[in-house]
Amino acid sequence: MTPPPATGKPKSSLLDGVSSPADIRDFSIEELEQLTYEVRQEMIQSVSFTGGHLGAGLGVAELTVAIHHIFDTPRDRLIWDVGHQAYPHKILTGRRQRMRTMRQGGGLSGFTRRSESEYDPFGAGHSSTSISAALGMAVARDLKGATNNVIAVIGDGAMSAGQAYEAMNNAGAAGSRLIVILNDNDMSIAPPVGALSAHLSRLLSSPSYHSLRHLVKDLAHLLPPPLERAVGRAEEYARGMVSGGGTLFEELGFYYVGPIDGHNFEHLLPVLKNVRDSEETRPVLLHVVTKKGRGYPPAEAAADKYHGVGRFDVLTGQLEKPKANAPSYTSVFAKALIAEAEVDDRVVAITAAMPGGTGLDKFGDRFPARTFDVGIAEQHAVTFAGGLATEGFKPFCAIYSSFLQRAYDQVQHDVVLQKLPVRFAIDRAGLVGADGATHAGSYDMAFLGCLPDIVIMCPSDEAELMHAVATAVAIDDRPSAFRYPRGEGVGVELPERGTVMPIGKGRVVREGNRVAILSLGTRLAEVLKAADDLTARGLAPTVVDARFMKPLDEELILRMAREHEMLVTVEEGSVGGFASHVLHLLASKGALDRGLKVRPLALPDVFVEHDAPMIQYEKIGLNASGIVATVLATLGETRSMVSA
Ligand SMILES: Cc1ncc(C[n+]2csc(CCOP(=O)(O)OP(=O)(O)O)c2C)c(N)n1
Ligand SMILES: CC(=O)[C@@H](O)[C@H](O)COP(=O)(O)O
Ligand SMILES: [Mg+2]
Repeated sequence: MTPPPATGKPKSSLLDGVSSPADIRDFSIEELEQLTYEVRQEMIQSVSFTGGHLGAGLGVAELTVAIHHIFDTPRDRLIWDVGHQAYPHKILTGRRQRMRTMRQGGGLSGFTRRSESEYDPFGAGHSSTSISAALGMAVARDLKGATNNVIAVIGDGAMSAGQAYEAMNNAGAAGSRLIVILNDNDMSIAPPVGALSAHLSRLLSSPSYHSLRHLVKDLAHLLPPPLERAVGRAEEYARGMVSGGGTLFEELGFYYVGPIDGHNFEHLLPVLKNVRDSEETRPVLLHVVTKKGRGYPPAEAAADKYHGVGRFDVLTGQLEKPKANAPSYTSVFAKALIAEAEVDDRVVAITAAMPGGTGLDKFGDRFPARTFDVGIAEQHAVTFAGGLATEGFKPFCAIYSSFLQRAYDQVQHDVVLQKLPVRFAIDRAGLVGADGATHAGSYDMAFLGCLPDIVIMCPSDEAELMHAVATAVAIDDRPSAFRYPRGEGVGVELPERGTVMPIGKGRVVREGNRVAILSLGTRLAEVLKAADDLTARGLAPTVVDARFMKPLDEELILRMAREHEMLVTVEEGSVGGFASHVLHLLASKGALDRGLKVRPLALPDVFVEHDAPMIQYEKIGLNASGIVATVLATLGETRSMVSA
């Protein structure tokens, strides 16, 4: 752990006196360094307790302190891209006391959030939105005749997404003054990919970066503290430190400054001050170099720099390993896809900067030439997969459900409309717990189910997931998708390889009467618990594992309608998904005309707040007790024994 700076002040004396950034505006460099040390310790301690995103915030501790020291936040708008690095920002902006509620029910969000603080002018969670939002605020400022600054802090990973270029392209010509700070730590979640990463590396090897570092170091030796004179010389240098053209950003109309050392206040302060006070009307891109995980050796040493962690021991950095009762759905997907790719060399896999999260890192270890990480670029990933499919390959595009939202037109226009056999492996489908509403995979069945010609599978356990993967490999005449949740399976036995399923066919897993529960996806385990409870009350329901959201098993559903007085649909998706399609079928076929009772159980039409998954399901009634209560209430039965 980096030793505290020698201020001679008690360790927690500065941060205790900071209730808002206004309190640090007159701090000296030594005090800013001391404060940064304390903020880092605070963050390490709180995340060791709550889990969450650690590495990114550690890397921007100095930058955060410097920005709040130099700029008049919240009047100056500060927007953090993704927002996962905003823990130091939250500590300094009045939320220090709530850090141990991070990502828990009723607690702080793991990302920036407008409703949480006036210091969070824009919500985030999905990447690469900050420059667009910042430009919007800058143009609004100009329309109002206001004079505040607008600062977007965006990482090198987030800078690989198309929206960042759309925004810079617009900003470069808009004529509204805007400050973009590129936080270049040469990391995404995994090491960065793409030509931009190489471009940034070239900039780091540029003479300006090294000479400013040496210049300030020399000045620090030559001139006695206070360092103002040194800072003055550095300022002078910084003012002149515009590279001689040729950076991508200057070509886009930005005034490029950098690269500078993002952990060194002697670099940061004069440059930020110059950027703040300059008369430059062009948007400014300040290129700051940082280290993800900085200041906490276990994070610095880790391959992922402790990007996202569970609870851990502060002294050793040892991560708590919660006991897993079954393999994760992600790992089963990877196992299944590897098994298929072993026997079919047309199977290829694409990820948008999430190799570890999607399990494609394992696929890539086995098939490096058939694995493509395109960076944070979901739109490109989908159409890139479409291109591969036109040439006879079997592309599996593995994207989290909520991140797939970003590529909807590419799914519809570039893939489904052309009936290209792209396979969408949709991970993190349904509620995701601590990441909350920005990351909940609530909508994929609704936004895919309305498209013609696509097969949508919703496996109910990890063995069924392997069957879905095998089936997707076999579907070579149109697009297909299969969705599965974050976390571990139910612990069923796994085959070596999946079995191809008959398209559009569900399966009756339990025969009963009066009530038929049509379950789609992994809520089946809860449905079966509910069925046991109902059976104990003398009401043994039929349970169907629908398996397919599209095409529906119309024959089976209509038979269930004919043979039961009540149908319940259960799905972990929003309104507009499975239930909507079932009801559309029943209504179209007149199956509702005889008084059939139907109760759809889905995600409620609200954004479900972050919390532990079990609590989320309890709150929305998408668990066994919710299902039982729905059936009993509908049939007019009490919760005691039902009438025969
Ligand atoms: C649209 C979208 N795709 C993927 C992600 C997942 N994700 C979160 S942070 C991250 C890496 C961001 O890298 P960078 O911007 O460099 O920030 P750093 O963590 O290095 O500070 C990714 C891929 C996301 N939040 N949003
Ligand atoms: C910040 C971000 O978007 C990712 O780190 C995301 O939180 C990962 O989610 P999982 O933890 O489900 O992989
Ligand atoms: Mg980065």
